[in-house]
Amino acid sequence: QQLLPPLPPGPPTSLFCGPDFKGQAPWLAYAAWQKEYGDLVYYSYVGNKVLILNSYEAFVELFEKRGNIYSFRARRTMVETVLGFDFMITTMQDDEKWRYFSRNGDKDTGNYNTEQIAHIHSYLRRLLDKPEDFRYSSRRTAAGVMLSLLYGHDVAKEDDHYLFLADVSLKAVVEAGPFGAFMVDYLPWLRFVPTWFPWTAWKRRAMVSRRWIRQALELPFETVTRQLVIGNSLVATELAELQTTHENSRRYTEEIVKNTAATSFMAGSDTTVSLTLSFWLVCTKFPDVQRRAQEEVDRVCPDRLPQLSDRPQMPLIQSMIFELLRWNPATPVGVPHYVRETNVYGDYTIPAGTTIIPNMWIMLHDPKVYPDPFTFKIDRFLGPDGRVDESADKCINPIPDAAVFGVGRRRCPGNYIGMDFVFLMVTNLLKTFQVSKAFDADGQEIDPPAIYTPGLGRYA
Ligand code: HEM
Repeated sequence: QQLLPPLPPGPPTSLFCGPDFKGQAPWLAYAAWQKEYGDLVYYSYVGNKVLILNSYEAFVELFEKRGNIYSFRARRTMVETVLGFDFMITTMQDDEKWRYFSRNGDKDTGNYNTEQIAHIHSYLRRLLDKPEDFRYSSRRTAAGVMLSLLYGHDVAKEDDHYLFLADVSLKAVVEAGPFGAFMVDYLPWLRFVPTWFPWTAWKRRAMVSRRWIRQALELPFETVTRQLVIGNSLVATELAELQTTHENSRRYTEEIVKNTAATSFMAGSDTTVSLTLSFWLVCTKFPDVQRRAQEEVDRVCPDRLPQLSDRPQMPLIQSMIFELLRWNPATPVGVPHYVRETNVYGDYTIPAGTTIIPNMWIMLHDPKVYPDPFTFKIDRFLGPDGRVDESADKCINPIPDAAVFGVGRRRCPGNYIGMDFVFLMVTNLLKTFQVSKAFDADGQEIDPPAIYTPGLGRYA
């Protein structure tokens, strides 16, 4: 023990005071701490050990190469116990159950592009009728694809209950997502404080969300099991298939399908909405980016709407999508991991039981890797031959993949579905709409600021 190197440095904390974020979003506070303490920033607060990874090398080394001890999940009391998201694959430990779930969740989802295209086409029609509703329509489309793919549910034109459930659940998870957003993450016993107690508005609100979150898990699933028409939804097909392979454990198989579907729904809708809204912002702020992207789409699809098979002919669009992922990432901090064994990295000891938070934002804005990191460069990822340069050993402007979707065992299993959706969304929008700046009362163009909501999933 005595021979172990020291803990990494980090901001001071006391019994009554956690680390000082100075009112900033967590990823910006972590970036500021990097200047003061270095790539690995460690603090301990009321018995919780937390390590921030501000370096890509450390992130890959720990999450990928040492994945056997770093692929667990930190206990997040607010999200899991208070709000009741303990059914999500994202919150499971790296154990036999998780492996079973992720194996099934990672299956080929069949022809999901047909669903995506159908929903995107109705999105274009809705935009034509009500362009001012573009935010709501974007959310509706992303959630609608998942609802229809997973449960065979067609979203109603107005006031769809499932959509409402999705919205409430996602709002709750986004707000509570960053570790430590609520004090109960640090002091788990606070979850037992009764709701009549002073200063428990957070818990009263959480109890209301919890009821809706339960419904979001149960209701669409019950509807499918009642109707059970095989073939019209992934859930129905999976249930039928699993029942033949695991005849004796109906409850277990149902739980697997139900939880996998709800996780995919929640993890899959929000991230893609964030990227779609970033795209709207980019088109409005940078007309030249929109023009160049439109030129490519028009060249490949002069008289029809774009399809997925057009992707290889659209390198500039591919590069633009990578830049969207990098410029204002949907998940600026990753889902926290947890290390079960004490180990040494570089000059420091990382103790067992530490929650590890990767700061994806800083990895994607490192000026040594992405020169001029705050500028949106549509062709950042193109090589001299005009194609996307995907070489793995590229040091300048490498494809932002690991720092967006994660590495190792807990890497995002939905990245292909997500990337397909975003490609279809942006190319279809570029083909049919022209986004321009609004005018103020004096007839001057308004340049929209790049302001994003705080929280885990961010929106422009
Ligand atoms: C394109 C947008 C997306 C982004 C940027 C994104 C990003 C991420 C990130 C950063 C993680 C955490 C990785 C880690 O813990 O190391 C994750 C996990 C996950 N994502 Fe995604 N994701 C996206 C789309 C999707 C979609 C469309 C689905 C489902 C269809 C999905 C399902 C999941 C699941 C189930 C996990 C948890 C994996 C586990 O804990 O084992 N994601 N995602």
